[in-house]
Amino acid sequence: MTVSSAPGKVYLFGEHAVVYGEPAVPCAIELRARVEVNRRDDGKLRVHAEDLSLDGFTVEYSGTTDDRPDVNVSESLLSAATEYVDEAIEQVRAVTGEDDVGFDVTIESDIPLGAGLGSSAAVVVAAIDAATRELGTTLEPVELAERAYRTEYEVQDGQASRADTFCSATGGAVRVEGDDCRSIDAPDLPFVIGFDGGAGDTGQLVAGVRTLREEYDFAEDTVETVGDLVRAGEDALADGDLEELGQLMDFNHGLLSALGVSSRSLDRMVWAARDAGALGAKLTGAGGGGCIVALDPTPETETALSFTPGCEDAFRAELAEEGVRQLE
Ligand SMILES: Nc1ncnc2c1ncn2[C@@H]1O[C@H](COP(=O)(O)OP(=O)(O)O)[C@@H](O)[C@H]1O
Ligand SMILES: C[C@@](O)(CCOP(=O)(O)O)CC(=O)O
Ligand SMILES: [Mg+2]
Repeated sequence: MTVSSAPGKVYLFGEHAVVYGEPAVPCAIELRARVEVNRRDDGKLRVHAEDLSLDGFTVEYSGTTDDRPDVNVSESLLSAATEYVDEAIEQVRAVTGEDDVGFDVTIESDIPLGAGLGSSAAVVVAAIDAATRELGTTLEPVELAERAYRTEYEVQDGQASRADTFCSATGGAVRVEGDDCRSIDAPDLPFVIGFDGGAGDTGQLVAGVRTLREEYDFAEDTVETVGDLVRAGEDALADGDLEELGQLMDFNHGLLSALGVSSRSLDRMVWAARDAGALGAKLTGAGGGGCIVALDPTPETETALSFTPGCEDAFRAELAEEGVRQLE
């Protein structure tokens, strides 16, 4: 048995634009996914995932379409639920050369699914780390992050950045621009998260921005403007200027809205945070529904969000200094 955990993340700035080569700054947070794997010699993959919105289920299959598990949910829901883990195991087979190996995989996660806190990256990073170690191979963090990126790239139909997976693998605050991924210093960032209880489909939302960008120059310009904003944000980060960081988060949310990835409940939470005196607030991750992140050193934003209609959960998130963690 081998067990690893990896953290989720919030985007201080730069989601979506990072897919087109602009810089982004995600920060790992202390919400983790824990993945346990045991090798199987029959080549099958058995996934036990208690936190999936399918109400928790166990499936057993070999990964071919004619051997899908017998559970009473639609094929599309099932594939959305299982494809990140399936592809992570494909990456493990490729990197170890053990093409026919199977696994029992058990996933437990604190990270809400599809809500912009990087649950997919955390599950994929922890799964690849645990499964490779189970086979006697230890990947360096950079190679682990690369394999996890390839997993997201495949599942999201060739539209993914290295940001979530690198951040989850290494922890801390990171800066990602294309294939240049590095850890950066960050001041103490008082993150408050609001969660509307919903989810967005990352692949679809990324595809929507791509289409908009192909159709309208303004959308291409907006993506570039996000890049300019991130560069300004790096200076504010280096100076520890929380007020400017907050203001830039507000701008970033406006630009994401222009790209069509916000939602009524995300906007409502963003405004509730601003009205409560947050230094800034924006959606985090792919959008469509899910989470916002605000900066507020006082308790006001968390309290205001907890009384905001449509906000299901409000909580503070600490920066996770440690990325992937080997538990057993
Ligand atoms: N606890 C979990 N158990 C199994 N699969 C998970 C879990 N958390 C996330 N996943 C996988 O990640 C997908 C959600 O990823 P995504 O849409 O990128 O949202 P996000 O990364 O913002 O949470 C789920 O549909 C599922 O495939
Ligand atoms: C929209 C995007 O920039 C971030 C997606 O984050 P999440 O999966 O919603 O946590 C996509 C990507 O970088 O691969
Ligand atoms: Mg994701």
